[in-house]
Amino acid sequence: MSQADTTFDVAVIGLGPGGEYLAGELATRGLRVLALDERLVGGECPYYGCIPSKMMLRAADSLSEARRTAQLAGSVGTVEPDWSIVARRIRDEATDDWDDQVAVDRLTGKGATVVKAHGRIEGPGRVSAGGTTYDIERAIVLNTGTAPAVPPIDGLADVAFWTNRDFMRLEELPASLIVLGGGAIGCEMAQVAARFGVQTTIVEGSPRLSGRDEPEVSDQLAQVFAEDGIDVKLGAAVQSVRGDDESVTVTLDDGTEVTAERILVATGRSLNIRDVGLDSVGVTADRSVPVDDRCRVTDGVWAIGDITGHGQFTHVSMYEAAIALRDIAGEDGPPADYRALPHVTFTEPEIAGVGMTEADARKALSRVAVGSTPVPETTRGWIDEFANQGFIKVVADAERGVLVGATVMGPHAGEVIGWLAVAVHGEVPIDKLRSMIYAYPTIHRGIEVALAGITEDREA
Ligand SMILES: Cc1cc2nc3c(=O)[nH]c(=O)nc-3n(C[C@H](O)[C@H](O)[C@H](O)COP(=O)(O)OP(=O)(O)OC[C@H]3O[C@@H](n4cnc5c(N)ncnc54)[C@H](O)[C@@H]3O)c2cc1C
Ligand SMILES: NC(=O)c1ccc[n+]([C@@H]2O[C@H](COP(=O)([O-])OP(=O)(O)OC[C@H]3O[C@@H](n4cnc5c(N)ncnc54)[C@H](O)[C@@H]3O)[C@@H](O)[C@H]2O)c1
Repeated sequence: MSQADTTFDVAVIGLGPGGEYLAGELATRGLRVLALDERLVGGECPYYGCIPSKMMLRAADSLSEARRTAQLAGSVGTVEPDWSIVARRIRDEATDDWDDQVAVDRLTGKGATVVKAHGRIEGPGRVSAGGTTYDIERAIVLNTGTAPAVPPIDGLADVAFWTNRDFMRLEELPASLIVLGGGAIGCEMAQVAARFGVQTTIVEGSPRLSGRDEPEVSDQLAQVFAEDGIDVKLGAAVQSVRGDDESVTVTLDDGTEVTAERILVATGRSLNIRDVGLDSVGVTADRSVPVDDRCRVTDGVWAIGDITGHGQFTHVSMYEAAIALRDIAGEDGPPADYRALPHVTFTEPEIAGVGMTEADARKALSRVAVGSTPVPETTRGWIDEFANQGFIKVVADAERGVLVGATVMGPHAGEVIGWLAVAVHGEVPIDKLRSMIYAYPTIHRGIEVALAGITEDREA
């Protein structure tokens, strides 16, 4: 290989959604870009994350809606779930049978050099991959993402447990399933399984489902899950796991045993930062890779996506990619600002949040005001009658008279939250929000009610 073949302006190590975008954009601008991935170009989201899981949820929701038809419109006959339709859509339409050739060709077409190998920083301006060391003249960008974290539970490693990567490839569902972890993946996948007729148990170690959301979410979601037939065990400390080819048994601290055909481990993620050579550029990273508001780690090195610790979401990966892109390309633009970071969990009803929860705000601010209203009391929520559980909650900085956070649980919550994200991002005065016209009959009209009821005397 000549020196020209091993010299690049930019190396992107790990091509998650942000890295793929960044590599393509920099190549389009005429920079020599080395794009490295040891698995699939595009990362977790298109192959094992967002896209296939949302296809599953779309299918599960349609089963539920069909089951409600008898009470709303008449009979559609017996609803018979068929997982093979979902498996086919994921295999053929979403993941191309877990083949990333289209993504590789798209990047190559933009002028990047794609190498499928583990990348590692070997010191300032040097990267190794697949036995070759490259000179990188302008920027090294890390976008190495995460892998499923498997807790050190006695016996777990000895059973054939599933992670999200196995679940997205399922051609058939089991008759029964234990979902270990009631966070985003656990809640979404448990609802999918249950609606397809799998006898499902969630075993969650903390006292709440979806624990990073407002505490009100957990009780309401547990009620929805009970209607779905999901057995929810909260505050459940797992002591051990045992099993064979036929079944898995989880034993809890209080002696309770839960048995199912299979177990899905959804207990969080571990960051792919151990063997990427950060130490070779003098950086120590433990819980996340430290970055500044331009996503810079140190001279000549940037990091984006899940590893920066700003939220494990595709929209964070893409947002940070755009910031690093501007910085590397020498283009103007605002620094990173996470105050209006939104998230959506796509259960039915959806759970969406932006900015601070009430508890976050009470820790950070001297005067906090909160207002909330139940979604079934909005006219649209009442008309919907089913899958309308939830609430709209707004959290305000009472001193400045602006919203600093909000949560929406309910139908279309992932869309309604966009409205509130604008309010938090733009720091729109609450008086101005109160004087708007809210379309009737909508879920978002509940925001007007929540804003009207804002008071300072509520406790977290
Ligand atoms: C089941 C599930 C559902 C999800 N649903 C949503 C959702 O609805 N909405 C949402 O916003 N987010 C969702 N997420 C999160 C989302 O997938 C991630 O936040 C997103 O993929 C961004 O990750 P990333 O850019 O940090 O990198 P990743 O997507 O993790 O990709 C990292 C890439 O780096 C590669 N790599 C790692 N180390 C190296 C190395 N040393 N050398 C070369 N290559 C390397 C990997 O092979 C991988 O391709 C979901 C995640 C899961 C698991
Ligand atoms: N719709 C979305 O945006 C979406 C969907 C899925 C995943 N994601 C992203 O992927 C990340 C990973 O998802 P996740 O669900 O794996 O993680 P998570 O952090 O959201 O939830 C993990 C859950 O597992 C529990 N847990 C941990 N150890 C346990 C144990 N030993 N026994 C029982 N429970 C245990 C935790 O208390 C927590 O509730 C999320 O944080 C999110 O950022 C996003």
